[in-house]
Amino acid sequence: MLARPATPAARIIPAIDTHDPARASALATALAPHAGALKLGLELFAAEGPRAVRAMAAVAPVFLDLKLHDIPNTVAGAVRSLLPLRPAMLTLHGAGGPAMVAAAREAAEKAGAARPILLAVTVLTSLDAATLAATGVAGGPVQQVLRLARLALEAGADGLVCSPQEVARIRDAFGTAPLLVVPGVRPAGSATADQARTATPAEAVAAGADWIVVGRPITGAADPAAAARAIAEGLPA
Ligand SMILES: O=C(O)c1cc(=O)[nH]c(=O)n1[C@@H]1O[C@H](COP(=O)(O)O)[C@@H](O)[C@H]1O
Repeated sequence: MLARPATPAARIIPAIDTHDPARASALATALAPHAGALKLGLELFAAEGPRAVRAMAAVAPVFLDLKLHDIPNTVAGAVRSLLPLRPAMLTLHGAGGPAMVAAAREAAEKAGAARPILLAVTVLTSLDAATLAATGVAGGPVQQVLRLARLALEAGADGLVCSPQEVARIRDAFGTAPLLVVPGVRPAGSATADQARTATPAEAVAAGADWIVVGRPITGAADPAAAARAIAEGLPA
């Protein structure tokens, strides 16, 4: 399994969100030296499928973010189908419930020591308290994140995806063991765009994030590698 990051740069996971394999390849090559892993998500996977994962895995560990969310049998089958691509990290929605997480873990075990880190997505960082309440979840994002975190960790998830605003509460409740991968990260002055629960890279790491996921503030910069380096320089050692 991918080790916890040992340097500030290794904490950074750029999100390579594009449908264009040539652009993905250029970004991957430019950013791999300044990152701990590269995130390949639904946009590129929908356009290019497994070959995009193989291409990215040739330059860096791949965080394959497909946010699996289905009945346990289907999710277990999807995990089995993804294992030959050797992702370093894989996401599933914690809201799928503990049986789904347990089925994913059992399927992932087939890869032995090379199995991906399984991350349960808690409450999407694009949801604010009012929108979450409108979906029928009472009590606010922190309570829901903690509720889903407990279920997922007890069912076999290695870690969680959450916003920077819940990281400290998760560390208080569950200690240092869960791997925490944190999107919704915005360097000071960056546009929040569709992200609702945000903080700066340094705030996320100071609160206890292991990795931070940063997409547009890096990929939208004139010099993405320089943007990634600047973020690393601002992180606590
Ligand atoms: O699982 C994720 O990585 C994820 C979970 C979440 O709650 N919020 C979230 O933004 N992400 C991903 O993190 C990346 C954030 O991208 P930027 O908003 O451009 O920094 C995107 O690729 C999202 O798919």
